[in-house]
Order: sequence, then C-alpha cells, then structure tokens
Amino acid sequence: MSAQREMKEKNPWHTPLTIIITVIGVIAIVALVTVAVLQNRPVPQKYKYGIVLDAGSSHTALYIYEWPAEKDNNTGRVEQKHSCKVKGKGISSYAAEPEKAGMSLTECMREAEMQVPSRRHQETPLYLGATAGMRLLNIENREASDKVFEAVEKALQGFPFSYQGARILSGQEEGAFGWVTVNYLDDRLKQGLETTGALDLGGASTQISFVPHEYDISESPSNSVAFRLYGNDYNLYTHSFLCYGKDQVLRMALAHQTRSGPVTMSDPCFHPGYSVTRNYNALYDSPCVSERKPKEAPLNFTHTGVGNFFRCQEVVKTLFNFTSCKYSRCSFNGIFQPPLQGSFGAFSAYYFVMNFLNLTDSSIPLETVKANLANYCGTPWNQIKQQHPEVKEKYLAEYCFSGTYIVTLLTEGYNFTKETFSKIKFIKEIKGSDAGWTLGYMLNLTNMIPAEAPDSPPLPHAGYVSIVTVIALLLFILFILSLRPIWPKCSKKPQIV
Ligand SMILES: O=P(O)(O)OP(=O)(O)OP(=O)(O)OC[C@H]1O[C@@H](n2cnc3c(O)ncnc32)[C@H](O)[C@@H]1O
Repeated sequence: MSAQREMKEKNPWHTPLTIIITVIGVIAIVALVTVAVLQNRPVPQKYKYGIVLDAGSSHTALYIYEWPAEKDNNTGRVEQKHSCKVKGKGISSYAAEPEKAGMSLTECMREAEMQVPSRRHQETPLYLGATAGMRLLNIENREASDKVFEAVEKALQGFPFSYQGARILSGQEEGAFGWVTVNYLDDRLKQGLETTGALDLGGASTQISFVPHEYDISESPSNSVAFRLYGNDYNLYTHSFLCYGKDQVLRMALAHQTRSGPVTMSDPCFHPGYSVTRNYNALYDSPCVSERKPKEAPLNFTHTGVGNFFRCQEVVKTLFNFTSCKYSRCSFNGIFQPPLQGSFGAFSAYYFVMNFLNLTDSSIPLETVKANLANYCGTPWNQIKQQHPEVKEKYLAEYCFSGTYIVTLLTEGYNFTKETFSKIKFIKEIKGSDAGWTLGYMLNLTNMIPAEAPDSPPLPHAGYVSIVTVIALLLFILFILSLRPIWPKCSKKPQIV
C-alpha cells in the first residue's frame, strides 16, 4: 500500500496566500528601488548663460557666466565660464574715432558666439557696463562719450544675443557690485556669514566697500547702499574715488612734480637710471589734472628716476587732502568713512601690483612690505629690466610707484593699521571666477539673488527616496508579521498526501 502512495514533503509556506503576498511585496520593493534609482541617475546638465562686457579705462574684458538651466530660480550657482580680453585700449580712448570702439569688440564677441551654444544665443542677455574711463570722458566731452556708446551699441546689436544695453556705472554701483561678487563667490550671502569688504583698484578710479559695525547711514547717505539678500539685510558703505585709479593717480603725481613746468624732473617713485621724455600736453590731457597744467611749460620734459620709497610716499601723500572733514570721521578728500570692519578682498590692480612684487601673502607684516618696496624702488632700472625681460616695460617702470601708492592709500587713506593690514587678501579670482563688479551686476539685473531665502525642501531628493524605501520595507515586514495568525504551522513530520 505504501508503495502505491506517493509521499511528498509539503512546505508549509507554499499556501496561495503567502505566495501572492510575497510576489506583491517583491514587485513593490523592486518598483520602489527602480524609481529611486531612475530619479537619482545623473542627467546631462543644461546651462543658461549671461555675458557682461567690462568697459574699463585701460581695457575692455568680456565675461561669460553660466548656471544650471533648471535652477535659475535663485538656487543654482553662477560661475564664470570664459573671459576674453579685448585687444587695444579702453573704449574711452576712441573718442576721436568712435566706430573703432565698436569694432574693437568684434573678436571677443565672436569668441562668445562660439562659447555659448547656438540654441541659447537668443535668450542670453548681453550687458555692457563702462566705468571710470567713460565717466571721465563724459565729464570732459559728453558728445564724444555719447558717440562712443552709439558705436558700441550698434556693434553689439549685430550679434545674436539678447542685448540689454550699454551704460556708465556710477562709482557707487561699481563698488557695491564688486562687494556682491566677492561675497557671492565666497558663499557668504547665502549662508548669512559675516561679509568680506571689497577693495578695487582700477586704472582711473578706486573703490572701497564694506559692511561697518556701527554705522549711521544718515551721516552720508550717498555712501550707503542697502541690500536684502537671501533674507539678510546689509547696510553697505561704499565709495569710489574718481582719479585715484593707478593710471590717473600717476598723472596726478607727475602733475604735482611738474607744476612749475620744469625741463627735467627727478622722481623718487621711479628707479635710479630711469629716463624718458614726456609731453606736457599728453600728461595734462585728463580732467584729473587739466586744471593744474603749468602756464609756462616747454613742450616736453625729461622724467628721470631717483628710486626712494620714503620720498615717493611723501609725493603720494600730497595727493590726499586730510585737512577738511565735516563728518565724524573721514578717509581723505573730506569723504566720510566709518571704522573698517572685518576682512577685505583686494583685487584688480591691487592684485597685479602686489603679485608682481611678491607681496600678496597676508602673513607679511606691513613693515616688511614697506622695507621690500624701499629695496625694490632703490634697485637700478637696468637691473630691473634684466631681471624681468618678459614684463611690459610700461608696467615694469610703474611698479615702484604703484606699490608705494597702494600702501599709502591703504594706510594713510583708508586707515588700515599694521594689525588690520593683515586682514587684506590680495586676490585675482575666487573659485575660478574673476573678482570684479561684472558678476554682481549680472546677478542683480537678472534677479538671480532673491531678497528672501528660497524655501528648500527639508530633505534632499536622494534622502527622501531612501527614507521612503526603508519605510516601505518596514511596512511590508510589519504586514507579513500581522498575518501571523494565518501562517501555516510547521510540522516536522512529513505529510502523506
Ligand atoms: O575700473 P577702471 O578705473 O575703469 O579701470 P580698468 O577697468 O581699466 O582697470 P583694470 O582693473 O582692468 O586694471 C587696473 C589697472 O591695472 C593695470 N594692469 C593690468 N594688468 C597689469 C599687470 O599685469 N601689471 C600691472 N598693471 C596692470 C591696468 O593698466 C590698469 O591701470
């Protein structure tokens, strides 16, 4: 009989109910994990672009910025993708032949056409902001300044971008947007950290911007800019000194030393052995010095170097007026300045000059900076030229003057002490983007920095998917456990069917 019976071991879990529950559970988990994986797979990033032309006094530079396309609602990071230095001088130098100002931009604009994907050309905003060179031309000859803008506009409209206009930035805007750039790139604005001040030294103007500790805005309203960024309020102090950029201040120093119209001038700010012939008309051809032109002067004068840092500092100090101040405190020329606060980023010519002189390291004490400058200025011109054959001779000749000016401006002008001097970082760029006003200008015009902090979901996406998956698994296990009463009983004996 037992031979006719078929004996089978029956697995107690093999009931239809448990099989169905298990299959559904497994499908659900696979589905969840698939969704999680698909949601988190890296998708090719799409970018949007913006172009800003910085039409400075000494030259024009083009900057292309990019940011993730799906995040232009204030959360994506804007970065510099490309920059192009326009060949030749700044647009203000084309006052006599304005069309050439427009033409000068062509090469960099063509580069921009290549850099920005063509499907994005039409929606890419293009701005041109002019600074102190055009401010001076506008003061000197309004008509010529308008003509330069006309030519530039015409040239820029010929490119396929969304042209948003060309204008002169006020000194206040230049200072404030430089501050925005530095603090945006350092992530200080989004995180609500103490901000860094911005020191910008151009060719024709210089800017100082920082958030003072205790600050009575009403003392000098024209020096204050209020911002609300990412939910934080900032009362920024900013001032731009026209004519105190590196090139114009040199003109002022030369004008001061040639005020009696000499044939030969010995200059402590230039190396011993340096000697060039300069033209009086060319030197005084700027609103920064034109009124001081000596009545009786020869056509040219011989500019010779003596190379003495301390005497050069005395010359530079004569360019600052410390006698009148109608406010509680001033920097120079009767301009209000509250006490300095926090650390500073110094860029543009501050960086070019201090980098050449190997003085960008903040740990170098102020006294050592001065001693190095004294040594550098005293070095004969021939030796300097031999040591730096690769550097443009115009720049090379001026580093002694510019270094002396920088130290004097910072200490005597802005009142940095030997303690606070070490809080200045000489920088060219931050995280791959150049320090300067252009990025801040574009962020402002495209409303890319919101006044309020954007509401962000409490969890990042990946965290959210993981938590949902874990909870689903737990629920599934609980469900299985809740079915315990109907679980088949295990029997050790084989069942006979
Ligand atoms: O803001 P404005 O005043 O209009 O001037 P800019 O925009 O032309 O000024 P930049 O920051 O481009 O340059 C500042 C100055 O530094 C000079 N410069 C540029 N590169 C330099 C280098 O390598 N060494 C020394 N000086 C340099 C340049 O000629 C200017 O006089």
